[in-house]
Amino acid sequence: MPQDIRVKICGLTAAADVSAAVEAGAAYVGFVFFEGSPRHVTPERARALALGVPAGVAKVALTVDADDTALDVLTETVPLDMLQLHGHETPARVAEIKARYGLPVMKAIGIAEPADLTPIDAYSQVADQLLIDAKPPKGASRPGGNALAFDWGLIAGRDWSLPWLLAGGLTPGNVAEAIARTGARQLDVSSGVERAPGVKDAALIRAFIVNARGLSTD
Ligand SMILES: O=C(O)c1ccccc1N[C@@H]1O[C@H](COP(=O)(O)O)[C@@H](O)[C@H]1O
Repeated sequence: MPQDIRVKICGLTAAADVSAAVEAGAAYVGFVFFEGSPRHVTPERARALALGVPAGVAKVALTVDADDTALDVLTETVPLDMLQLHGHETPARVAEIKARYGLPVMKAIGIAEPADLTPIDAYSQVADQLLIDAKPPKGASRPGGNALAFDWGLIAGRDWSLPWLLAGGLTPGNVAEAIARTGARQLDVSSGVERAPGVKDAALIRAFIVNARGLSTD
């Protein structure tokens, strides 16, 4: 089983959880700047957390339809390696953000049916990475982090021209199957490594990464 699998642990709010993610081997750690999320952190809080992340682990800021004023504050306050755009940002807006901040950009795309795959081509022209996530259910209070998986069969055998992460409802219990069914080499998880909304669990973080990589705990 693949040990080169890269995992992003998203929605970190506490230093102990950042340490747990780093020690378990996360390649990315994510901070959520969306006020409707139980994982929301302020730029100042994220800065304190980010300063504890060693080189080699990418610090990702998750934003939702953020304007330049908010992104200016964020990028000036927090030492970041990547921006994750998880709203309705158009391809033009993705290109604008990438040019303005000089940071790699990951664009989240919500999937529920085959037609939802169509925008991927346009975003592939401007983003550095794609995040293939479940589309939020109608009436959801946030566009992600809903512990909802989509039909992995919709992307089985797909190969895009840029690196991508699989997200949505992943857990230590289903991550190996998700990899086998989709061919994903990168995974993003938030709810599935929590004991309550917004409260990460170090044992679940470790189990997720061990299971994703097919490592033995013996
Ligand atoms: O985590 C959140 O609260 C969140 C809020 C707004 C947009 C995205 C959010 N989370 C991202 O959604 C996916 C899937 O999360 P889950 O594993 O199903 O909980 C992931 O990229 C999270 O980072």
